[in-house]
Amino acid sequence: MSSTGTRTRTVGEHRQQVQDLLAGWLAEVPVRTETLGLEQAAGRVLAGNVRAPRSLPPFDNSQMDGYAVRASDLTAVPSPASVQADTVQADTVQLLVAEPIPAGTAAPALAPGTAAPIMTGAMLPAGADAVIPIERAVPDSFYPATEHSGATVALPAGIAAGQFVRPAGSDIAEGRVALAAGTRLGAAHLGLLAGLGLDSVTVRGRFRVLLLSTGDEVVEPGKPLAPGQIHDANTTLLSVSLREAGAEVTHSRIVADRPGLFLEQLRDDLRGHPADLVLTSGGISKGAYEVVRQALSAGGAEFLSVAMQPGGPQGIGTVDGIPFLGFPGNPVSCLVSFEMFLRPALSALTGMPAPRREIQAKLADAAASPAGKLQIRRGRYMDGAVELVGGPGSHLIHALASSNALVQLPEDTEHAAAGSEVTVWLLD
Ligand SMILES: Nc1nc2c(c(=O)[nH]1)N[C@H]1C(S)=C(S)[C@@H](COP(=O)(O)OP(=O)(O)OC[C@H]3O[C@@H](n4cnc5c(N)ncnc54)[C@H](O)[C@@H]3O)O[C@H]1N2
Ligand code: MOO
Repeated sequence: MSSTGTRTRTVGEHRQQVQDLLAGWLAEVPVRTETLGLEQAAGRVLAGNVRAPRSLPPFDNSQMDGYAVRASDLTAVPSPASVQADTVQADTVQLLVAEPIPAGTAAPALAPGTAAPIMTGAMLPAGADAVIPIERAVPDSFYPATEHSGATVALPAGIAAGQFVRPAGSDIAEGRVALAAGTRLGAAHLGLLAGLGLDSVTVRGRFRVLLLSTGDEVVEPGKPLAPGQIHDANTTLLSVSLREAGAEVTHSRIVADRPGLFLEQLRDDLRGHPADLVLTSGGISKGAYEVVRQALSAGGAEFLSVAMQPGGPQGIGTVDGIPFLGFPGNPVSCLVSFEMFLRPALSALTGMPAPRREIQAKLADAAASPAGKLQIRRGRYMDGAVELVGGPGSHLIHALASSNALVQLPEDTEHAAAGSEVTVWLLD
């Protein structure tokens, strides 16, 4: 690639180019995986299929507190004396009460003509094939431990085999794929793995980013400012965005506006902190001291203009073969560039993060937008309507912090009327 400096691309074209750049890299480099404890794996992406090492449930068990029975014992003709006027099921059969079965024990086989008190989750005894909830028994509460001997219970006749039984393997059978490769692991997935008895899981390595903020005026937060200097917002803004998107920031720092030194330090950083992407902020537009542009134009990077505001100036390509993206220095431009280009590519290629939710909303107030550019405004979305926060300026980081949505005013829109429908990406 060469530096043209004049090309203008659509947002869609640039998004595709970012995705192609990263896809090409990921197809070349060996797949990295790591094995983590379940809780550490939250939000990560499963490296391979996980098969169930055992069935769930592992054994036939009761869905109710009640009596485990043989359904065939309850087909007998009921005695008129056992009929209860106030029960829904009038026909009953009298069975001998067997030893109770608490959860967590293996009960002996159920003798014909008996009913064993069984608790929810307890293993069904051999021979039993149905459970009758305690509410449907007479008496409708369990006998105290001392009173089992010789006790009987009246149970409804004509019940179906299998009733209130949770059969072994009815959730998942041993050997079946429990979770497919590429699954982003949330609470339910990890709970399933725990339920299957697994205490660790192998996930894909995170996408690694070397993050460099440029500018002689840019100073680390917490340090004093000389006249003309500002604190570095972008390192924090992009680091957190990347981490929230499931990527790993291998190293970050501020680099000075000296192209020779920039390249030297960048190579040093890459040796110490291998990365899948070099991401810079600032130093790419038309100024006299555009460090990133000057340092990387002669190599594999291109600097161009995307028909978007903010975030128009963009750099893309490679540095010593490693993917490179150069975002503009204004903090809002950085965030919008991340959301419009890098985050969607990470979603598509690494399985993390989930794409932003896109909805249509009614614009609360009229807005102007530059012709031929997709304008991304910051807004507050609530109940189907979105109100713009702050102006279009890309330095308005306080307004950005007060918003929860990116509002898109398309290339062909110069005036959006109040009440018109706009596309909104929800940020939270
Ligand atoms: N003659 C032109 N000037 C500019 C153009 C243009 O087309 N022609 N484009 C403007 C647009 S749009 C943008 S966006 C910026 C992009 O410039 P750079 O990427 O070269 O960024 P810088 O000039 O280094 O910085 C821009 C702005 O952002 C502040 N900044 C930089 N880094 C940080 C940081 N880490 N934390 C907080 N703020 C930062 C910097 O001080 C500048 O105010 O160019 C326009 N100019
Ligand atoms: O594109 Mo710049 O990001 O408008 O401010």
